[in-house]
Amino acid sequence: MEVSLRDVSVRFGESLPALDGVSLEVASGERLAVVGSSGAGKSTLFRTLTRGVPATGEVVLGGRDLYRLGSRELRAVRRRVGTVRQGYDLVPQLPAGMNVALGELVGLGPLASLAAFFRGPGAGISRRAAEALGRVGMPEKILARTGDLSGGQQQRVAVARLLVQRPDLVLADEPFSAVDPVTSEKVFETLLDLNREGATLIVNLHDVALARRFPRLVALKDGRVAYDGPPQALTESRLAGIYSTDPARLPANGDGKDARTRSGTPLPGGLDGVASH
Ligand SMILES: Nc1ncnc2c1ncn2[C@@H]1O[C@H](COP(=O)(O)OP(=O)(O)OP(=O)(O)O)[C@@H](O)[C@H]1O
Repeated sequence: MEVSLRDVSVRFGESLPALDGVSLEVASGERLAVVGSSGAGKSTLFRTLTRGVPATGEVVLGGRDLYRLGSRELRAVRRRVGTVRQGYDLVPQLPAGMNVALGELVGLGPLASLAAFFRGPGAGISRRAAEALGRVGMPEKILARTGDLSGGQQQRVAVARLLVQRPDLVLADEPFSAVDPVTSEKVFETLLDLNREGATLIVNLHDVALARRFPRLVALKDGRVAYDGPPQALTESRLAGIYSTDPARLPANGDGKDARTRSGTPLPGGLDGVASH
């Protein structure tokens, strides 16, 4: 699914804009990493891609302008978008396998969901859900209550759900932040598989070394696109400029560290040898 942002701005109250005239063209099947210091606007950018936050400008997914769609059309587009965000999107009370099975229902309205749930995954934890959990390395957790799983395990449940949902656009916000190196490789391979099968993949990363393994890097600084291109052309001095953010913009709940001082998950081996688009 192609993604096109045209002059997109987001402002929370009277503060400086979280996004300030962002324009971006992403081809169908492309994969890219978004980097930038804390408060640069990465999560806000992701939220515009599901219309999760009020914005001005145009956010066009698969030819549809998200912010001008009625609720039914919006749901249809959202069904084609899969997200991995820590602490969001999963129902903690349900068994992990059921959350994965619910991937088939993403974006359906409440009544359609209910009907489909009893026709499909609700009749039992589907075989596809079991397979998907196997692929992310936790088949034994199928009946575990999702809320009792660790943060990293929940991220893997969200990734397994993508395998069932088969979205055309995958938005992964820090998908490796809470997983060990071996798991991180599995998660990464799974995201790459979805990309190889045709899904556009946009990953938000604090780990610049990992982001450099993507064929395209987009760096945000103070809500604007400060770099958009191949990793080779992003020199250390440009990178240093990108990470020198005005402290006034740091999120109130942020830890004040920039990406270079965070301890990132070691690089999964999965990216090596993957051909660029
Ligand atoms: N719901 C909100 N209400 C008010 N301000 C917000 C809200 N969400 C984000 N912001 C502000 O918008 C700016 C961009 O935040 P955003 O979360 O997009 O940054 P980020 O690059 O994802 O940061 P991090 O890497 O720390 O997650 C920050 O100044 C932040 O404080």
